[in-house]
Amino acid sequence: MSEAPVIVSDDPGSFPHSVLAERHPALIRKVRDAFPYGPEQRRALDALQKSALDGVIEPLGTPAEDHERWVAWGLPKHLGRSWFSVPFLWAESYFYRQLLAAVGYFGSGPWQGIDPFRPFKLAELDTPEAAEELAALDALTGRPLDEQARALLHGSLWGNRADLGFRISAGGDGSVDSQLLVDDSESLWALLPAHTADSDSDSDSDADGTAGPARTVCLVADNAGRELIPDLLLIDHLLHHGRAERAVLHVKPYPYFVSDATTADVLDAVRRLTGTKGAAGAAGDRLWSALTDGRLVVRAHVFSCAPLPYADMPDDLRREFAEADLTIMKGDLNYRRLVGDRLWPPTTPFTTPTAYFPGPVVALRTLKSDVIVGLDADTEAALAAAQGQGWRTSGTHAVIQARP
Ligand SMILES: O=P(O)(O)OC[C@@]1(O)O[C@H](CO)[C@@H](O)[C@@H]1O
Repeated sequence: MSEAPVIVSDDPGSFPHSVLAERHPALIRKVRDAFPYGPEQRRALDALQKSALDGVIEPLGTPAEDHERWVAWGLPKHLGRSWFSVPFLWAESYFYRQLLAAVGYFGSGPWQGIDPFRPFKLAELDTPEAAEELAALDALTGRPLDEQARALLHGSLWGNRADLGFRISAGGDGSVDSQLLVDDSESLWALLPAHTADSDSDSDSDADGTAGPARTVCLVADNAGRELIPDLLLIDHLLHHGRAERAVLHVKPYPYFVSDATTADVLDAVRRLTGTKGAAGAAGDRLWSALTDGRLVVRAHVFSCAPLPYADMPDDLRREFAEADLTIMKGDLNYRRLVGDRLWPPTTPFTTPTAYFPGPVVALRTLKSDVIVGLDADTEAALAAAQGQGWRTSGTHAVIQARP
C-alpha cells in the first residue's frame, strides 16, 4: 500500500494551519484567564505563545522525566524546525506537553498536577444540557434493549461533538445538522452479542465446564464531560446486559487536547452520575461497583499522549488490544492516530490503514479534521458538491466504522 502524505500545517489556508495559528493562541489566553498563575508561569506561557507562532520547536526545558520518551517519539529530528513544518499531530501533541510544562504541571512546585483545563471540563458537567441528557435516560429505560443499545451508542458517538478545543474555534453549542456517513454498527453488535438465557450456560465456561476468558471491550476515550458521560453509560449498558463481562477505559495520563479525559475526569463523571436521581444514578452506582470489583478498569497508558499513530504502539498496548474482543476508538484524534494522520483518498477502505491493528476495532467519530477513509465515491462526491471540503472539519458529520 503506498502511503498518503502526512498532514503538516504550512498551508495558510488549511485547517491545521488555523489550529496552530488561531486555536492554540486562543487556548493560551483562556488558560491564562482561568488561573491566578504567578509571574513565572505567565512568562512561560508568553514564551510558548511567541514560540508556537513565530518560533521553532525548542528542547523540553529543565531536566524532564519524559526526555527519553520524547527522544524516542522524534524530538531530535524536529528540533529547530518551525511548528508549521513538522507533522500536524506531532506539533499539537508537543504544544500540549509544553503548555503543561509552562504552567508548572510537571514541576515539583505548587502547580504540580493542577490540570489547566479542569475548570472548563467541570463546567461541562454542570450545564442544563447535561442535566437534560441525564434525565432523558429515564425515558429510555423500559424501551426494548436493542433500542436502548442503539440510543446509547449514538449518544456516545455524537457526544464527540462536546470537544472544547473544537468549540474554541467553532463557536456556539455545536447544535447543527448532523449526518452519519458510514454506519457499521451491526458489526459492532455482532462482536458483542446480547446475553440471552440460552447463552447463559456457556457464556463463561467451555464445554468441559472451565471458565473462559471474560468478554472484554476496550473503550479508548476522547473528551471528558459531556462526551465521557455517554461513554460511561454505554459501558454500563454493555456490562449490565451481558454484552461484555469486562471493560477497560483508556484515558490520558495527563491533560491533553484541552478536554481529553484523565482519571480525575472519570471520577468527576462517575460522581456526577451517582449524584443524579433515576436511571442515570443507577448507572452511576453500577459503574462505581464495576470499578471496585475490577469489571471496569481505567488505564492511563503513556502512549495515549504520544504524537504518533497507533501503528507505532508499544508491545504491551498491542497485547492489550489483541486480547480484547473489541476496541472502540472514540473521537477525531483517536481516528487520526488509528488510520494515520495522512491525506488518504477518502474512498480508501477503512480496513486498509487499520490492517495492522491487533484486534477487532470500531471507530466512533465526528469529523473535525481533514483525515477520512471508508467513504463510497457517491457520498464523497455529494459532500464535495454541497460543501466543498467543509464537511471534513465542521463536526456535523460522523462515522461508525468497523474492522471486525
Ligand atoms: O479528538 P476530538 O476531541 O474529537 O477532536 C480533537 C480536535 O478538536 O483537535 C484537533 C485540532 O486540535 C482536531 O483533530 C480535532 O478537531
